[in-house]
Amino acid sequence: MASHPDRPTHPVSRPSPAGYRELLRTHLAPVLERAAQSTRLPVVACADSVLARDLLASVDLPLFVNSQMDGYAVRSADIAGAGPDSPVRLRVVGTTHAGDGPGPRVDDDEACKVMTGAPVPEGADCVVPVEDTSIGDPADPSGGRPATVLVHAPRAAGEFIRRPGDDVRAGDLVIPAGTRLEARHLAAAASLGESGLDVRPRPRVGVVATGAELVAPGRPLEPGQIWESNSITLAAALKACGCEVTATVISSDDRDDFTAALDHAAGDADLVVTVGAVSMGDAEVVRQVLADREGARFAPVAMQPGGPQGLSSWRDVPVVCLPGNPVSALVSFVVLLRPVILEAVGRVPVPTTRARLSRAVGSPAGKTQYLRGALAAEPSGGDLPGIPTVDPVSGPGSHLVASMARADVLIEVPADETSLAAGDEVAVIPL
Ligand SMILES: Nc1nc2c(c(=O)[nH]1)N[C@H]1C(S)=C(S)[C@@H](COP(=O)(O)OP(=O)(O)OC[C@H]3O[C@@H](n4cnc5c(N)ncnc54)[C@H](O)[C@@H]3O)O[C@H]1N2
Ligand code: MOO
Repeated sequence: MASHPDRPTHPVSRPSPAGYRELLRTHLAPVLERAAQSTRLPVVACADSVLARDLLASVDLPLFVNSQMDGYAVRSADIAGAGPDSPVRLRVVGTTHAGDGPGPRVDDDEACKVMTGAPVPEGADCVVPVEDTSIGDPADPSGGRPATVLVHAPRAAGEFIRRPGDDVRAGDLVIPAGTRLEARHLAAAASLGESGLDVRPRPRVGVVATGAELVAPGRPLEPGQIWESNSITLAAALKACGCEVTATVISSDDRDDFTAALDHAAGDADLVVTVGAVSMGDAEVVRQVLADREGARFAPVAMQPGGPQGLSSWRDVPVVCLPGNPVSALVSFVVLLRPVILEAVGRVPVPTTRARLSRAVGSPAGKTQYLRGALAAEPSGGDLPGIPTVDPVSGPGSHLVASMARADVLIEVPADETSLAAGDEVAVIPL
C-alpha cells in the first residue's frame, strides 16, 4: 500500500471527489458561461468541436436529378423488350459529364450518354450502365460518342437515377446541436454548401508545471533531476477534452519565476491549470503564491491519489492547482476536472462502467481510492457472465507513472471499503 502522509488530519473535513467537483463547477462558472456561447468557424476547422445550433438542410440533396452510373440516359419504355439476343437500337443525341449543364432532351428511341454525377436530361427516366450496351453505329470521325447504341437489358423507370431529396430535404434536421463534429458531420455540412458552423468555443487553458528538479525530456540530467511529464500529460488530456492549450510553461520553485509563468499562462486563457507544489514541503511555490488570494481554497480531497488540491485565481482567470505526483496529476484531472470541462464544452460525460476485480486489493479508510486497471478484452465467462474483468496495474503509489501506460481505466474503490476480494464488482472510469 502507499503511504498516506495526510492521514492525521480529519477525513470528515475533506470533500468527496463528487463534492469537490461541485466546488470546481462553481469556481469555473466563468469558463462554463463562456463555453455555453457560440462562435462561427470555417467548416474545415470544426472537427472535434461541438455544434452549438441544430444544422437544418438549406437545400434538397442531391441538388438535381443526376446519373448514378456511367452509361446512357434513356426512356425505360423504349428498352422494355431489350435482351442479350434482342438489343434495342437508340440514336445517341449527346453526352453529359459531371459539371455540365442539362444535356439535350431525350425523346422516343433516343439516348444521351451520361457520366456518374452528370445531370440526367429531360425526357429520360432511367440510366443503362455502359456494361449493358454496345456500340451500334460508330461515331463519325469528329464525334466522341457513337451515333447509335445497342441496349442489351431492360431497366425500370427510376433505375440508376439519383433524385433531389433521396438524401435529405430542405428543412430536415441534419446534425442536432450538441453533436461532437466528426468527419461524417463535416461531409454533410459541406455537401449542403455550409462554409461555416456555429460551434461551442473551446476553453483556452494555460498549463504551468513547477519544480526545480524538472528537465525537458531528451535533455541531460544533473543528479537529482528528472524528466518533466506533467505538462505533457495535462496538455494532451485537455486537448482530448476539446480544450485549446494556449501555453505550457515549466517554472522553477522561485516566486518570481512562478508569477512570470502565471502571467504568461493566464495571458490568453480562460483557465490556468498548475501542477505540483501544493502539499506541505518547503518549496510549495504554488501554495505560497496562490493560497492567500481572495476565494482561494487549498485543502485535501478525500481521495488517493490526488488528495492535495487547490483553487485560486490570477488576473481574474480561475486557477486549478493539481498535485505534482504524475499519477496524482492525471487521476485528479480524470476524476475532478475532466467532468467539468466536458460539461463546459457540451460533450457527454465519460461513462463509468462496471467490472470484476481479477485479484484482491486494499484501500485506505475514508478515502476513495483510484487504482489503475487494465480491462480484459473479453467479458468474464462461466458463472460470472456479462461484465469485463479488470486487472489492477502495478501498485497504488502515485509515482508509478510509467506502469500507468498499461492501464486503460481507473478502478474506483469506495471510501468505506478497506479491501475488496477477487471477483468483487467495481466501478471503472476510462482513462
Ligand atoms: N508532509 C506531507 N507531504 C506530502 C503530502 C502531505 O499531505 N504531507 N502529500 C503527498 C501527496 S498525497 C502528494 S500527491 C504530493 C503532492 O505534492 P506536490 O503537489 O507538492 O508536488 P511536488 O512536491 O511538486 O511533486 C511531487 C512529486 O512529483 C514529481 N513531479 C512534480 N512535478 C512533476 C512534473 N511536472 N513532471 C514529472 N514529475 C513531477 C516530483 O518530482 C515529486 O516526486 O505530496 C506528498 N507529500
Ligand atoms: O497520494 Mo497523493 O494523494 O499521491 O496524490
